[in-house]
Amino acid sequence: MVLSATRHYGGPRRFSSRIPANLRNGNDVRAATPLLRVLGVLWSNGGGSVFERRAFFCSDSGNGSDKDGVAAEAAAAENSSGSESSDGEVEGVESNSSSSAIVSTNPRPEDHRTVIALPLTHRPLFPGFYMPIYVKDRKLLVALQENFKRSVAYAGAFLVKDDSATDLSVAPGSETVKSVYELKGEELYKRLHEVGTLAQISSIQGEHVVLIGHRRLRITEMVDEDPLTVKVDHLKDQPYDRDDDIIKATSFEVISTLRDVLKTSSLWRDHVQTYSKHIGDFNYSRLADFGAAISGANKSLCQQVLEELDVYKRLKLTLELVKKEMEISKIQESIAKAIEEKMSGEQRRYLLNEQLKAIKKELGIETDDKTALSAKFRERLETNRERCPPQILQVIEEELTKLQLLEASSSEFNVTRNYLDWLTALPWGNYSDENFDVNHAQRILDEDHYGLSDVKERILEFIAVGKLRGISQGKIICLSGPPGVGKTSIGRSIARALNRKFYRFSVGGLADVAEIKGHRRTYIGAMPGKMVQCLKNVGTANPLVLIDEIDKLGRGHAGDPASALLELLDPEQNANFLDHYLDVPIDLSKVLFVCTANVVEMIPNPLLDRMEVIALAGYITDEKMHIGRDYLEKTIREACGIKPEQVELTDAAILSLIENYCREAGVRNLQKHIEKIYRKIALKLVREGMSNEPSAEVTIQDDSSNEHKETSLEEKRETDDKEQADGKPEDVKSLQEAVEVSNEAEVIKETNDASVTETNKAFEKVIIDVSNLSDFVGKPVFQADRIYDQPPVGVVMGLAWTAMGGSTLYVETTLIEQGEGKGALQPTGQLGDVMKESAEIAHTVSRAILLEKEPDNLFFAKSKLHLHVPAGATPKDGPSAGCTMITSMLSLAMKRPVKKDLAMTGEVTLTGRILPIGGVCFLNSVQII
Ligand SMILES: Nc1ncnc2c1ncn2[C@@H]1O[C@H](COP(=O)(O)OP(=O)(O)OP(=O)(O)O)[C@@H](O)[C@H]1O
Repeated sequence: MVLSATRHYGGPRRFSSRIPANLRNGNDVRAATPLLRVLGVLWSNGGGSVFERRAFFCSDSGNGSDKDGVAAEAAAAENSSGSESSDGEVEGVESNSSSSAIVSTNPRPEDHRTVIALPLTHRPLFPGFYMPIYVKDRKLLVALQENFKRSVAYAGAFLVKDDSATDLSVAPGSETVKSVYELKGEELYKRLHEVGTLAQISSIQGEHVVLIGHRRLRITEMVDEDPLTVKVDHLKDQPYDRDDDIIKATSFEVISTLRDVLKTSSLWRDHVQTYSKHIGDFNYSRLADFGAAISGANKSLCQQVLEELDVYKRLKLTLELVKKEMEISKIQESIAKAIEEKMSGEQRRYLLNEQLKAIKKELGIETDDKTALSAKFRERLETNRERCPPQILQVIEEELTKLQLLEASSSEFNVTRNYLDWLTALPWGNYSDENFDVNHAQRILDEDHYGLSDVKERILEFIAVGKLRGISQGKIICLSGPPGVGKTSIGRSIARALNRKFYRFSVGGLADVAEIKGHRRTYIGAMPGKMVQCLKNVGTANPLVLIDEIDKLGRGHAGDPASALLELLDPEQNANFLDHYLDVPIDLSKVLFVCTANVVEMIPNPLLDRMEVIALAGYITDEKMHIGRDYLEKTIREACGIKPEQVELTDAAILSLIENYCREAGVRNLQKHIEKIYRKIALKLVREGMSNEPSAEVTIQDDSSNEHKETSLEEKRETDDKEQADGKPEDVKSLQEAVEVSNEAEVIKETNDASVTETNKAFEKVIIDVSNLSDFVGKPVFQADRIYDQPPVGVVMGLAWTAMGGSTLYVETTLIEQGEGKGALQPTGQLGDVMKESAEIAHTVSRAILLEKEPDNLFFAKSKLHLHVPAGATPKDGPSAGCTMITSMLSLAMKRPVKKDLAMTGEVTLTGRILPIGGVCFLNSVQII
């Protein structure tokens, strides 16, 4: 015997999906009860290989006109009337006003004492349900067909018990485990549950047989083995009281649970809704069967319900099953909800990601969107595509293609992206329009700097050549001089005059060639050199580049920075300057290079060779006065936000600053001191809260300068009187203020308290004079160099060069002792070797000169001399003190003092010739005596 039944755990399916066509329209078989005729439960096929079974409730079409197939036969066989019997079997005949064909069967027990036993493997058949089965066993099928042909055919449907020796899932023929489908006769008989269902054979199509459950049966004995035929008892439900409250309550609970399931599971909705409508038409026994049949409980639990003849107990069992179903459907709901939430979370994330991408694309920072990146680079390129050299365009195109092929997360991608970023950001062929107007340039240079005529002249020459040629050529100008003489600032002015962009970088201490020529792209964090950075920064290909402190270039641990600079600066080479990072030639020939250095001698020779050195020697006091007054003070005052009428820095104060505070070649220190003064004034004005309107002219005093204050007040009175006498309109307010000021000043005079004066609100215009200069900048740093008003014999003033510019110093010679053969010299004053030699030479030359001038004077031959250069703590060296020493010795020997306003410098040869000294003055012979 080969029977199979499978069930889909997912519960009941809609009626129409897989049941035979003749059942699908709902007219084929009419349910026997008012309730069940409108419900259907389908147990779908889980893929059974041999036998397939479905169970469902009978359904009423409403008009009953279809009488074809099994339905017609069933209709013909049914009893035409009936009512719900207390045993709950399917026997009622529904009389419906709108329905004339009503299906009903009510097999009499005595007609069906012996039935063919149909083994069901997956679920028992409940009274009132359809169940399609699939019969593979030929003999059984033939027997059923014969019965079916003769009259309304019935059989007994019994569930097969589980047994470890057999496996329902194993197909016939399996050798290891015996399949239930191979069971026959006695063997099968033993495996059947005793209680089953009397099943009407509704239709047979091929191997498909549809059963309708009618009433419970119990097997009593086996009659035939093949096909298995058994004797049965027809079972009835135990009698019960329909009005029993507990039964009622239990059944209501079953119904309400079914309704809850309905709320959570849409699959149940149709069935339970229909069921609820007909709730009054059925008995409790049927409700229990219905609940069990549609639940997803396993077959043994369903079999328990089937075997239970006590209706109350059966209802309780069913309640358990539907409650469980309820729990399952709740779990199902929560699972569905969780998945839905997850889905919606993912959807949200996806949406946000897309938005983020769009925003990044808009801002041009999209990293993985290669197309956006390429578009950005192309857009940059588009602006000066015509001016860009073809070989650069080609490299850019190649790199763009490469970028498309690379994985966005790869390191190579980032290298290429950065490279393209630099390549496309450079101002290829983009030159600023140069201004060749010489007058304009002259005006700007004069505006920014006082003096420096050499430098200005050279710049104007450069512009003139550019004007005649039509293009300016890159040149290297080197401005050399002490600190603070305006080398850097003049570079800035030149750029302004020429209308070129200005870029400054200092090479002081630079030891890495990569700073100039860039790193190779393969290194992590590789960067192009300073020159490429400069071009990107300024955005034009012809800027003015100021290379500061070129004399302080480092030695270099990897490569020689001087040689790298050479390639950068040399006009012969820099038309094709190759940066390691960029790896494409850049034309720097249009760049104007200006270098600055403090000491020209320290500039590497090959570099110096290519430069045009312009020396800025430093400023004399007069120049410094001009610079201080007209340039520095003005800019500093503006920078401090102070108005000219609020402050007066007298010439004497500036002079004092230059002479006693800032002895230097340049003006940087002077600038710092003026800044210091103005900062103090600013603070004072803010403290007094009168930074805007001037009211009276008063100087700031300390104890020692009361006298000056008196004078100022006197002057104030005088001026006011004078103004009145001149017939000027009388300014009452200022007069009043003047009176107030004078009163207050007198009080101050009495108390002699400077602090009171400072906090006085009426004080506005601040005058800085020599007398109060120390209040702002402290005590003077330098004292007067003049030790002698009139130098005695043997003392001469010399000129010295220092890193800060120049200074004066005395050379003194005295006689130690006299006598025959003494002619010796003892030099002191921290003199270096060169200076000691100079002293020796000076001694010899002096002797020779004296011999020539006064042959009788044997001073040098008989005297032991001591030569000293004061400020002995300061080391001194250099040959240029030679002439000063000679003069000093001759003055002593000839007993003639030197002019007091004379100072000198210059190297002397052994024969008495004075060598020229760099750029100061020439003394052609010793004419000083
Ligand atoms: N002739 C001048 N006229 C007006 N201002 C000047 C003049 N010379 C120098 N200055 C001012 O002096 C200040 C210092 O100048 P700058 O920094 O250019 O000196 P530098 O020679 O480059 O010094 P360093 O060698 O230390 O770099 C600047 O504010 C500059 O404006």
